[in-house]
Amino acid sequence: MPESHAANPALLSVRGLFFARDEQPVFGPLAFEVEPGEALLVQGDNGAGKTTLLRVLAGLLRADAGEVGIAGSHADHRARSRHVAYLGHSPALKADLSAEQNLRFLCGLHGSRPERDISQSLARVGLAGHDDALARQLSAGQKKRLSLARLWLSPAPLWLLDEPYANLDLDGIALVNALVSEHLAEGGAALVTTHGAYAAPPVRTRMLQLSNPNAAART
Ligand SMILES: Nc1ncnc2c1ncn2[C@@H]1O[C@H](COP(=O)(O)OP(=O)(O)OP(=O)(O)O)[C@@H](O)[C@H]1O
Repeated sequence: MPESHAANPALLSVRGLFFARDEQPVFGPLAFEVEPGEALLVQGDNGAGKTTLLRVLAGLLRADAGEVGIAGSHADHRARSRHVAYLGHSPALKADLSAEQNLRFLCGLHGSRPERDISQSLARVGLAGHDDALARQLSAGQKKRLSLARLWLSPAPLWLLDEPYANLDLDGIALVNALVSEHLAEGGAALVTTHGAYAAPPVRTRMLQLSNPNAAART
């Protein structure tokens, strides 16, 4: 088990987090905590700021104000990337590398759990036998499954999942829920964005509702 799964009550703690674009507020100030074993479902309409929030928490965007603590300590950009696994809208895959090469590259970049290996991860997400398939030859759902394999290999205790159900069939939706449930049972935590109630992890879940006051004016 990764060391960060251990002691502290709140895996993620957010205080006064505020983000604006062109001086227009997108979200916040927000304050919430996510404990080990907990999933926070982030809901909101198109443009409400869900992706922006996850990108800020992943350290990919800088907030205008506020603090983010991970496992009890202030997390700067770099520290955050070690503790956090981010599954974005589009899969971060290299088109001309195989499924196996993509996972090897990502594990080299972000680390991996020593007790798990790449072929196990492909089997876990229903891609057994696809080791040598190039990423560009995979369907959208298969690409999402490959990203889920990466997640399963990740040592990060905090998962940030942006629309993890997109492009997945029913079996894939059940797979996401199973992976999240297992992760939480091991003391991890997850933030999951979704537009509605069509899918959600069947686990201890709280809700964070976002609404961007500028969204209507911009659409
Ligand atoms: N790269 C960008 N440059 C400028 N504005 C952006 C950019 N990305 C997002 N926005 C704006 O920021 C606001 C929040 O966008 P965000 O993608 O976080 O919303 P969301 O809740 O994830 O939406 P969706 O449900 O459609 O995925 C929107 O008004 C959007 O137009």
